[in-house]
Amino acid sequence: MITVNHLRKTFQTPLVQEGKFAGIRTLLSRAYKEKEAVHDVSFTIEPGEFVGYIGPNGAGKSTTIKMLTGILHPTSGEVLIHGLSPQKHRRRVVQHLGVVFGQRSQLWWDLPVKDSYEILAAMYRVDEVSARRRLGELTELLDLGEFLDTPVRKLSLGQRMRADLAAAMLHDPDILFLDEPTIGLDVVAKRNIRGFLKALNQDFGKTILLTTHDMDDIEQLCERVIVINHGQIGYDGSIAELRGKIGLPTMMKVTFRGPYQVPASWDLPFRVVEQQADMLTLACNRQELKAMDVLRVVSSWGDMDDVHMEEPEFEEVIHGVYK
Ligand SMILES: Nc1ncnc2c1ncn2[C@@H]1O[C@H](COP(=O)(O)OP(=O)(O)OP(=O)(O)O)[C@@H](O)[C@H]1O
Repeated sequence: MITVNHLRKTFQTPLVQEGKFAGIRTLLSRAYKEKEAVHDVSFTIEPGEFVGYIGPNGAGKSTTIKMLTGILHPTSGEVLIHGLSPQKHRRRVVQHLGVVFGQRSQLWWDLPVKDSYEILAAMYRVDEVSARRRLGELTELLDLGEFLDTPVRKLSLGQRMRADLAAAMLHDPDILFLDEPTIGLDVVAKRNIRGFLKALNQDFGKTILLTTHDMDDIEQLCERVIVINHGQIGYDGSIAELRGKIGLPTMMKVTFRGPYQVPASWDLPFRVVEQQADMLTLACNRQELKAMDVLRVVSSWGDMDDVHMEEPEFEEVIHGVYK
């Protein structure tokens, strides 16, 4: 279980001096300005959950993940991974954690991929037999076979990301923190990575916290999403609820077999957006109203032929929270 209690992180950066010799005076000056990157963040993640941690640029996502993994120390508040602080019990906690920073590889650039795995296995104290078995499984799952002997710097981005995921899983952690694991990948590579992550969560019960700007990643993989903005949590709950909360309407396009008549008023809270010869476009909030109830009303306006529903794009929903 992951518990985050009133977590804060404030960075101090030197105040940039202006005028003559500004660079040197900035270096010598003791004036600092503070930036509160994470401001009172709390949440709990249960074993086996797949949670999206999203927010606009500079929201505080990476800073949170760095505190979750023990790389950064919180200014105040605490993180507990299975009841242990990653800062105080780093050695024990890292055995539970697999971490991927999509922008930066944890593999050794000039070494063949499999040499990096040997080093990592030793660092995590995975015995030789388990490491070999594990690498065999991961090679199959992530299709690593063709580039195990290739130096990391020669891998394509898609191969590098697969290699990094395998590196994070080598010691068989039960929790994965993924920061932009699909960044820059093409459609096929993204699909492969998503498939792998889904399997890790559903078949192997791994707990996953995923940070990404790709809303398709979130929609396809996560049940729950935590939205952070300006260092504070703006939403924590299911994607379905989020759609309802933001109140973006579902559009319903109803086609009629012949002429139809829209009355001056009706009892339910839905709107007529557009009227065409044989088609009517309606907008309703599905949290408030069932489609069946809307259609029951509309069926008295003419002879209905077909109905087409368009849910609001998840991207639009998220922009509603970022605002
Ligand atoms: N080491 C640092 N020193 C000073 N400020 C920092 C440091 N690291 C992050 N920040 C600032 O803290 C804020 C949050 O940064 P963070 O990297 O956590 O955002 P993010 O949500 O991961 O953004 P992105 O989506 O762009 O990666 C930003 O304003 C950033 O400039």
